[in-house]
Formats: sequence, structure tokens, C-alpha cells
Amino acid sequence: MLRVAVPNKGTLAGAASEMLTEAGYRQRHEQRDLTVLDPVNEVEFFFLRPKDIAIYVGSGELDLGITGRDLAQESGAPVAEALSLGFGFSTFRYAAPSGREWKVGDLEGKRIATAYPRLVRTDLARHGVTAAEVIRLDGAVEISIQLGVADAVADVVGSGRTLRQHGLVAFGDEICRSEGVLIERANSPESPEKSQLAGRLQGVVFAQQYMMLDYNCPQDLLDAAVEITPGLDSPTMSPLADPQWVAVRAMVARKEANLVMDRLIALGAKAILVSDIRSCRL
Ligand SMILES: Nc1ncnc2c1ncn2[C@@H]1O[C@H](COP(=O)(O)OP(=O)(O)OP(=O)(O)O)[C@@H](O)[C@H]1O
Ligand SMILES: O=P(O)(O)OC[C@H]1O[C@H](OP(=O)(O)OP(=O)(O)O)[C@H](O)[C@@H]1O
Ligand SMILES: [Mg+2]
Repeated sequence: MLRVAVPNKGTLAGAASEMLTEAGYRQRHEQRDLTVLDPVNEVEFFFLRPKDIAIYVGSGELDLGITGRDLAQESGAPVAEALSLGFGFSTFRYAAPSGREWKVGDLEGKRIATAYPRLVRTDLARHGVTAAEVIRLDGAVEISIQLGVADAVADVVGSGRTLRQHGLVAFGDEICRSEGVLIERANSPESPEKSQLAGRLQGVVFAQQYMMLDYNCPQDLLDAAVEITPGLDSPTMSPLADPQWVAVRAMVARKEANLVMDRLIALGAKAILVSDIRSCRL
């Protein structure tokens, strides 16, 4: 039985469970459940705090886990990324009160509040900042400056709204670029069970990034149309009853779909349809 950790709350929890459901796995119906058994797929899911997941996976107690890259790095646990999941994008950055130009070197001798002390200490050392005090907080870090316990913060930035609300500006390079990731114990052997779950998730991630495009194209414009929609390997062509026309089917990147449709219609294609792909194996 494969044992898999899933975030039980927070930003990553909803998207992680939705992705597993889309990949055909049973997920919890009751928010408070800590485990769910999926006997058909022979997987047991454990719903854990996102911060703790790398510790369980790194110890070898659980085979796989979904967490944030930043949390996995912060844990210091011996884990490796098996797959990037395409949700929960964030950056981890220094921030301080706006109104002056901050540089990482300015943090010398300052108090820096963060929920990620390991990431911050490592980054400060990399910048040669040796005399900063790292204050460990659990959350709501942005408010610590106005409450007088810190001079600067290092925290997760999503939209940037929380920083702006508290009169803070981010500075310095990103300490970490994070997203949801599937992790396994570092140097653990491959197994068919782990590969199957990773393969199913990869199919869903891929399906979310692509769309299926169908259109009818005049025979004499086919070469130009194929240049616009080359597909992953090669587009599918089907004859229509009218010998002057061909039906074409190709996958396109989701973010390019509208541009591609504009180009096809300008070329002379007709009946252009775009549809979602739920999952795939390529
Ligand atoms: N606003 C956000 N936008 C995108 N990703 C985020 C955001 N906030 C947190 N994350 C990501 O989610 C993960 C942390 O999850 P979250 O902050 O929800 O849990 P937590 O803070 O440990 O739990 P809790 O909020 O219950 O203390 C990290 O990988 C982080 O990068
Ligand atoms: O840039 P934004 O979109 O505003 O998002 C960033 C905020 O979201 C997270 O907080 P969360 O809601 O997890 O609360 P927490 O600080 O208590 O962990 C993060 O720690 C920031 O505070
Ligand atoms: Mg949080």
C-alpha cells in the first residue's frame, strides 16, 4: 500500500486534493479526517500540516508527499522533488518599510522576522550578513514590524497584497521560487506504485497546461495551418465529405489558444473549437 501525505489546510490543501481527485484517487469528504484509504488504487492518504510533510517523507515513513518547495527546503529533511505540480506559485522575499531603497547588506545588525528561519539564515550567510537576528514567528509575519519585534521580514509573497497593506516593499533577489511539488525521500529507489501516482499527476498537470483544438481547413492552406498548430508530435488530419476541406486536431498550450485561433481564422480556417483536456498520458 502506497502511503502519501497531502496538506490538510492552508493555501495548497484545496488544489492538492482536487488534483488527486482528478487523477482518480479518493479524497476526504470531512475536513477533519486525517487519513483516507483508497483500496481500489491501493493508496492511503495522510492529511498533515504542510510544514510537516517533508519530515514524514524524508524519514521514509511515507512514500510521497505534496508540499511547497519552500517548505520542503526549510525542513532540511532529505527529500527530492519528483514532480512540479503547477499550483501554489509564490516567491519568498525580504521586505521592509517602504520609503527607502533597501539592500540585503542593510540587514546587518537588524532583526528579521520569518516563519522560515533556515532559508533566511542560509541566504544571509550567502550574502555575508553575519550579525542579523532572525526572529522565528509562525505566521502573520508582515505585522511584526509595526508591532515592534522586527526591522524587516522574510515571507511568502503571492499577489503582494499583504506587503502593500502593511506599507512594506520587497527587496533583494528572490530567496526561493516556490510551487506545489510532489516529493519523495532523497535517493529512494523507484517503485511501480510511486511511478503510477506520479504519472497520473503528471497527466493532470499536463492537461491543465494544454487544450485540444479542432478546426476545418481548406486543403490548399494545410501547410500554413500545420505551421500554426504543429501539435506535440504532429496534428491529426481527417478527410471531410467535401474534398476541398480537411479536419485538423492538435494540442495547443492553454495560454496561446486565443492567439492561435486568431491566426487560424485570419488564414481562412473555419469551425474552430477549443476544449479542455481532463487528463492524458503522453
Ligand atoms: N498567498 C500565497 N500564494 C501562493 N502560495 C502561498 C501563499 N501563501 C502560502 N503559500 C504557499 O503555501 C505553502 C504554505 O502554506 P500555508 O501558508 O497555507 O501553510 P502554513 O502557513 O504552514 O499553515 P498555516 O497558515 O495554517 O500556519 C508554502 O509553500 C507557500 O509558499
Ligand atoms: O502576497 P499575498 O497574496 O498577499 O499572500 C501572502 C500572504 O499569504 C500567506 O499567509 P497565510 O494566509 O498563509 O497566513 P499566515 O501568514 O498565517 O501563514 C503568506 O504568509 C503571506 O502572509
Ligand atoms: Mg501561511
